[in-house]
Amino acid sequence: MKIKSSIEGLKASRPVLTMGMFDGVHKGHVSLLSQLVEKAKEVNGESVVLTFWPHPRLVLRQDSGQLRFLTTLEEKTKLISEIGVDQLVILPFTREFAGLSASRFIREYLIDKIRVNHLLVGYNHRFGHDGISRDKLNELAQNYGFGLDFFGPVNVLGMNPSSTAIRNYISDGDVWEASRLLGRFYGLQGRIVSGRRLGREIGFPTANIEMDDPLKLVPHDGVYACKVHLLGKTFGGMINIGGRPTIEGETGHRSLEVHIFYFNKEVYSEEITVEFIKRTRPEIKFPSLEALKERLSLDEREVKDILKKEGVI
Ligand SMILES: Cc1cc2nc3c(=O)[nH]c(=O)nc-3n(C[C@H](O)[C@H](O)[C@H](O)COP(=O)(O)O)c2cc1C
Ligand SMILES: Nc1ncnc2c1ncn2[C@@H]1O[C@H](COP(=O)(O)OP(=O)(O)OP(=O)(O)O)[C@@H](O)[C@H]1O
Repeated sequence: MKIKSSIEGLKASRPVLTMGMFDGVHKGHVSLLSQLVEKAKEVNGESVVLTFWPHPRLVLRQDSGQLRFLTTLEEKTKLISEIGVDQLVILPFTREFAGLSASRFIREYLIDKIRVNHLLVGYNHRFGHDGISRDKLNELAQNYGFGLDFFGPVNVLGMNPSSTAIRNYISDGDVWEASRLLGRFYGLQGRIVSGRRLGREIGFPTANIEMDDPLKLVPHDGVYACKVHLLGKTFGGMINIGGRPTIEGETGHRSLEVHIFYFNKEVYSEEITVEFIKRTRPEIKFPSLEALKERLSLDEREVKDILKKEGVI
């Protein structure tokens, strides 16, 4: 897949184009993008995806910087490429760009610069500062002479995947439901940093994770069964997200700590990826380290059962 950050000099024969943020590249996005790739083959053209960076809601400050994302730009690029898209254009999203009307955007970008052959539009897609109706889009397609199809919504197990719905599930800790809409487990990347080394003393050493991208969404506090990718291998693990109230009192800053099963190595500063499978309980303030240790033994049994069912261990 070719990747560009500008449409200047974009060369694509008979471009079949779609656009959007594609945060998460969820099952709805995958269906739409697969259709795009099919359509491009049908007209003997190239599939082109137009996306934007940073996210418009960050630039337009609609949520006071609270918004977090399902995919980093790198993950999104990889997932889109795996679907077989020919070209990805990542346009810088600015306030000035946001001020363009839909019809001006179509004329100046899609017609004059890209010479779009066919446009595929998701059922709920809005673009341009004024939005645009289906009738108006049809009229523009006729006037400029490009093909136009509307797509979706798709139905996944009776639900309609959307980035917002998936973000809400993850924020609530329901990573299991999120994974059904994503089509894969939700993952986070980071680097292992040193902790207080107390975990080792209670028989559960943990890798403390410092996230690579602070804009990635962190699931709700609690304990989760997870898959761990480390040193080129895959392991099962149980991860705690939270302030560790048993040890830190009420002041602990939010941390991610994973106990990896059947693993015993010094791994400081290694890259690690965690995929969340299921939340098993909330974080608890235990009366003593001994009580925490007892609970961790129960957690281990419960989490290992889940990991066995999922074929991770
Ligand atoms: C699966 C798992 C569950 C945990 N649950 C809790 C909890 O409910 N409450 C809590 O205060 N700490 C919890 N912890 C955090 C431990 O307090 C922490 O791992 C231990 O203090 C080790 O810290 P260290 O890595 O800084 O040495 C949990 C850790 C793991 C790995
Ligand atoms: N469930 C779905 N079925 C079909 N197309 C979809 C679905 N969800 C999104 N799309 C389409 O995918 C493209 C990119 O979507 P975009 O990421 O902008 O929105 P979204 O997934 O609905 O996210 P959000 O919830 O943040 O609005 C758009 O054309 C959109 O209409």
